[in-house]
Order: sequence, then C-alpha cells, then structure tokens
Amino acid sequence: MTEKAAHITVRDLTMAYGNFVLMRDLTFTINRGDIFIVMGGSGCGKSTLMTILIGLKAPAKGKVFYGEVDFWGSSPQTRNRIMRRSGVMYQSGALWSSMTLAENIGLPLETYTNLSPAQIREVVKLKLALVGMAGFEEFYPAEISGGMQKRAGIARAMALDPEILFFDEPSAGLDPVSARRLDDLILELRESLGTTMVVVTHELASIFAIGNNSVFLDVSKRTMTASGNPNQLLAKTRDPNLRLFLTRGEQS
Ligand SMILES: Nc1ncnc2c1ncn2[C@@H]1O[C@H](COP(=O)(O)OP(=O)(O)OP(=O)(O)O)[C@@H](O)[C@H]1O
Repeated sequence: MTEKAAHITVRDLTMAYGNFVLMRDLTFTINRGDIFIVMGGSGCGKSTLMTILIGLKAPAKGKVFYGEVDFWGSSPQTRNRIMRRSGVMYQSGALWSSMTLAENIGLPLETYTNLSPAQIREVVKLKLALVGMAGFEEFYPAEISGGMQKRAGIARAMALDPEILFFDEPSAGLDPVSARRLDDLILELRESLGTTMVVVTHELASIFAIGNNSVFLDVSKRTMTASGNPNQLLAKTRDPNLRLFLTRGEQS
C-alpha cells in the first residue's frame, strides 16, 4: 500500500496579531490530493491560517513545511518559488473589472512566464474550458453571473498549473445550485489533475460533499480540537462544540 505524501505539515503553530493570540498548538497534515477544509466559527482565525499558509503573514510560533522545506525558515526567494506553485481564489473571484476574462487569466502568464501572446491565448482557452466556460474569453466580469465569476477566478488561479489551490469561502454569495456546481467543479479538478485543495468554508453542505480531510478550530478553546474526514468526525465526535458546528446546532 502506498502512504499518502504530506504536502503541507503544520507543527505547533501559534497565530497572533501582536499580543492577541488567536490559536495555539495547531498540528496537522494536508496530504497531496486532499480536499482539506479549514472549519470553525466566525472569527476563529480560518482566514488568518490561510494567510500564513500562503506566505502573507508569519506565524508567532511553530512551523509550516511544504514537503520537507521549512517554509517560514526559508529565504523569501524560496518562499516565492513555493508560492509560484500555488494558486489562490478569493471570495469574490477577485477579477479585474476593467479586463476581459482572457486578460484576467492571461495576466499571471504574462507576468511569470515567457509564453508568446499566441501561446497565452491558447492556455487561457484551455483554462476556461477546464472550468466549463469555453468561449467566454471576451466577456467582462460584470457581464457574467456570480457563479461564473467564481469559475473564472478558479481558471485564473489555475493559470500557472499549481500543485495546490487555496479557496477562501468559495461559495459565499452563491445560490445553493451554483454553490453545488462549484463543489462539483472542485471535485472534478481534484480528480482530473490531482491538485491539492485547501478550502476555508463554513458551508456544511460543501464540507461534507467535498472534504476528505479537515481541521476544526475551536474559538472558545483557542486551539484545534479535531482533524480528519468531516463525515467521520460527524459520526464519531463526542465534542459538543464540534457536534454543534457540524450539525448547525440541530442535534445535541
Ligand atoms: N490584520 C488584523 N489585525 C488585527 N486583528 C485581526 C486582523 N485580521 C483579523 N484579525 C482578528 O483576528 C480574528 C480572526 O480573524 P479571521 O478573519 O482570521 O477569522 P475567520 O475565522 O476567517 O472569520 P470569518 O469566518 O468571520 O471570516 C478576528 O477576531 C479578527 O478581528
């Protein structure tokens, strides 16, 4: 049997803003190919954890490893190199409103590769097709629906063929059907490309539909109290706070 390979290992991590400690003693592993959910109530520090994992904020204490590499113990150049292999999709899709979808998706390719304009056009076409939006190259973000903007945001996050994709509340603001389609897309991309996905969300339907691994940040305890497959956690946990979160308070 093959062991799962660790993609990101978080060890004894403390996150703080100045003297305000948000969470301490976070230790968990995100394996290659996981759809890993960062779970927890409002204000527990999910987005902050993401900023630490993507290199925007240093931990107060502890380590983050990408494979064997001590991420925050490395030079800024090494961190940049690692981040070049990552894509981030923010809540709004974060597309530039004055640019067409082709220009939005082409931007990281223009910035970070030596591809010719014709090659960039080809990659853009492929990425839009990948998210089910073939033919939408010349549309502006305001001309497409919220769900399509999110898909285009994913296409842009995937422009440089990342090994890992981070999502901050991907289904925020979407109707349930569009949110479900987005979940299906995340699953499809993981299946077809093997990309590791790290998803910050408190959408229960998404958590159970797509997550195979997770961490639960308990705001009242200022630390993680569980990690693992969300469906298994729901079946087994006796922790009242986690149970409350996973059942939206509907079961004791
Ligand atoms: N730049 C900052 N400086 C100081 N405190 C901050 C900063 N950013 C966030 N915080 C505080 O840290 C706490 C955690 O914020 P964070 O956004 O990480 O939580 P979250 O779990 O993602 O919340 P939500 O689910 O509501 O988006 C909050 O109390 C917030 O006010």
